[in-house]
Amino acid sequence: MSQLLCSRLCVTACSRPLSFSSLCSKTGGKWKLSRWYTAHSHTSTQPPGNPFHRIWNLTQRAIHHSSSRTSKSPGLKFILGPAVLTVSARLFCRVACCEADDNNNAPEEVILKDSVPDFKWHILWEFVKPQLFALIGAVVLAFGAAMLNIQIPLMLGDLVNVVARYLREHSGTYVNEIKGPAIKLLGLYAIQGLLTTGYIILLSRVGERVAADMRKTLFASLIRQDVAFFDANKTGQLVNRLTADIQEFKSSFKLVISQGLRSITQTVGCFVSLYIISPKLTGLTVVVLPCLVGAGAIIGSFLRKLSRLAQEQVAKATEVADEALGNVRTVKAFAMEERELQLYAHEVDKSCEMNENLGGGIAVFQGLSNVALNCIVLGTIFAGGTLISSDEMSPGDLMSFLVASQTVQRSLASISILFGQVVRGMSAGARVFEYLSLKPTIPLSGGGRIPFHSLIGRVDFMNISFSYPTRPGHEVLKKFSLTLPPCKTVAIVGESGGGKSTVASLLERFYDPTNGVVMLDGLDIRTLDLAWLRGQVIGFINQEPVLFGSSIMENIRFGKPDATDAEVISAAKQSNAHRFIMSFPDGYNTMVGERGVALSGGQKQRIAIARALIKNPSILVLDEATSALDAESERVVQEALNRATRGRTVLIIAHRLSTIQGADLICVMSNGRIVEAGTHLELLSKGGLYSDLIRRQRAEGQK
Ligand SMILES: Nc1ncnc2c1ncn2[C@@H]1O[C@H](COP(=O)(O)OP(=O)(O)OP(=O)(O)O)[C@@H](O)[C@H]1O
Repeated sequence: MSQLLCSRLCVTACSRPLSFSSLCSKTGGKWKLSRWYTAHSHTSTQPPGNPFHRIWNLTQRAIHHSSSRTSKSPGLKFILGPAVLTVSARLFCRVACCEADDNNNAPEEVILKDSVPDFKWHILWEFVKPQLFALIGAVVLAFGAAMLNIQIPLMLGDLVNVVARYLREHSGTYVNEIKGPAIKLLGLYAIQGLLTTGYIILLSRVGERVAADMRKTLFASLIRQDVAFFDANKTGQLVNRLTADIQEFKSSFKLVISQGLRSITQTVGCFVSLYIISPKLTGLTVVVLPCLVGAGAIIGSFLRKLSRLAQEQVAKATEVADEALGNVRTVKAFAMEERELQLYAHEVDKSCEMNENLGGGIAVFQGLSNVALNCIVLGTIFAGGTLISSDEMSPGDLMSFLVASQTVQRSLASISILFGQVVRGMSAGARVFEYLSLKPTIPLSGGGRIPFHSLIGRVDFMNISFSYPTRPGHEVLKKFSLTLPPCKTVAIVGESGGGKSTVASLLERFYDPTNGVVMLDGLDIRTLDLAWLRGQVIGFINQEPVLFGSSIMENIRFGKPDATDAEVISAAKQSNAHRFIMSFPDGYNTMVGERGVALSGGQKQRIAIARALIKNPSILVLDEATSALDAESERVVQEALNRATRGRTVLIIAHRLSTIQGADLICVMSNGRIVEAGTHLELLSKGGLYSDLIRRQRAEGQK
């Protein structure tokens, strides 16, 4: 809407001077603006509507009035009219920018609600350092452009004075008189254009490179954090750091350097110019301008709050849609499409209402700004006219004053907007830096050793106590001890939530025990190289294997990035996957879809087994690897698993007791402890918890 207004205004600004010329005739000497205004300000002939039009017409008629009385200066019509229009058009644009700013920045303000860590300058310096030359170049060019901007109003004034003098004295030809200052001004515009282009190019290069480096470093830092970190932080929030926060920081960074520097230089410079042109008028401006800018900032911050709430509501609606679309199979399985639709519609309606309120607020703000800002132009012309009439000022000076005061006004307004942007940018940067300086409690590499001897594959859990970092008060394992003898299969069974998967997580070193130690071949696994341990020693297959959205070949190769095609095919054969893979038209190049949706559960599981086997691990952990499969898939997968477990130390966590009856040792876990252990037959003969579990499962199977 406001952009539309701006464009309309610009069109008007271009077309007005033509009609303006017909109203003016020659003028010379002094302007009688103030007297004229006093006489005409109450006339009913002013057109209704936009205050800009009123100022426009008053200005036109003032000049007409003045010119008709002194009848000497048609040149002024070319200068003052467009100048007033340009100034007003800029004001409209600025309001429009405020609106855009409110809307664009609000989503990131949602993030602002989180606790904001300290901004670490030394981290910023690390990113800026490689771009220092380009940055200094951008600053110098931006400063140069700002300095020229201070010069331009003065030169415009000179131009007006030259024209006025020519009209008064008629000495020489008009073109000769005006040529010099006009060419100077043109040159200044050209240089300013070049400087602006230069600093924007350099700045955008610096901004993009800093942002790209930050993204890469942040992603590297996140991906290296341990599992506990991901338990405590939502993925969406982390992705937000990579996207929205860095984007926000980049925009602020660029804005502060370009606009901040420019606005401060221009404000100071133009104020000096204003004072030199007319101390009296400057005094008036000093009183009025800050009041208006302050009021604008207060209303602006209220609107930003409204905008933030509206954006929060939009985010809520998006969350609903995201969840529904992300879990579309579950939604369809429960025929919940209508309910999801209603939920989404409800949230969207709320956001629509809030955005309408925001639109109303912006409209009122724009209306008030227009009136206030145009009043300043009018006031300046009014007061300036008085000074001209008393010979204290020339028309050119008034022109210079008008343009310079608008530059100050624009600069002050952008400083106030900039302040909010700086706060948002620094908060966003601080949140990004917070994650950059995080050190994982279990570092993936560095310091850990890799044993020289070939592994025997014995694992000892010794007196382990453990609580998850996100639930420190809840002890999941209590003085838990267990030995996995080399090349033997040990199964853990027991009640749900008893801590079975936690044992596997400790072996993978996703977490470190609170007390006790996990040993591999007699070595504390905390002293071993983690990348080696996970990458080469332990193979892990769980209930819901997650595949990446690439080809089958790439998914199997994920287990060993340097594996040859022959190794991939061999691993697929061992895991009973080769035959079904070859039945696809694209064979190993078949794409598996997002998270492997284009494959059946059994197929995914066999790819996951191949992925684990390709690294030829000494220890294999199967966490309920077949519990999600139907009987036929389970048979094929089980066959693959039986082959895979040969000659390896195996830890099986199982729900279906039928799959672990051949294990060398079966441990029954309850409440974080092993309460029974033995072979299948030994445990059956004991008639304890295990035989209870077997009985219950058989009974369920017969139902
Ligand atoms: N990441 C986690 N953060 C906090 N608590 C957790 C986490 N994972 C599991 N727990 C808790 O630890 C306890 C043991 O969970 P675990 O998954 O080891 O049990 P389980 O015996 O494997 O259960 P199931 O047979 O149902 O898979 C449970 O109370 C569970 O709520």
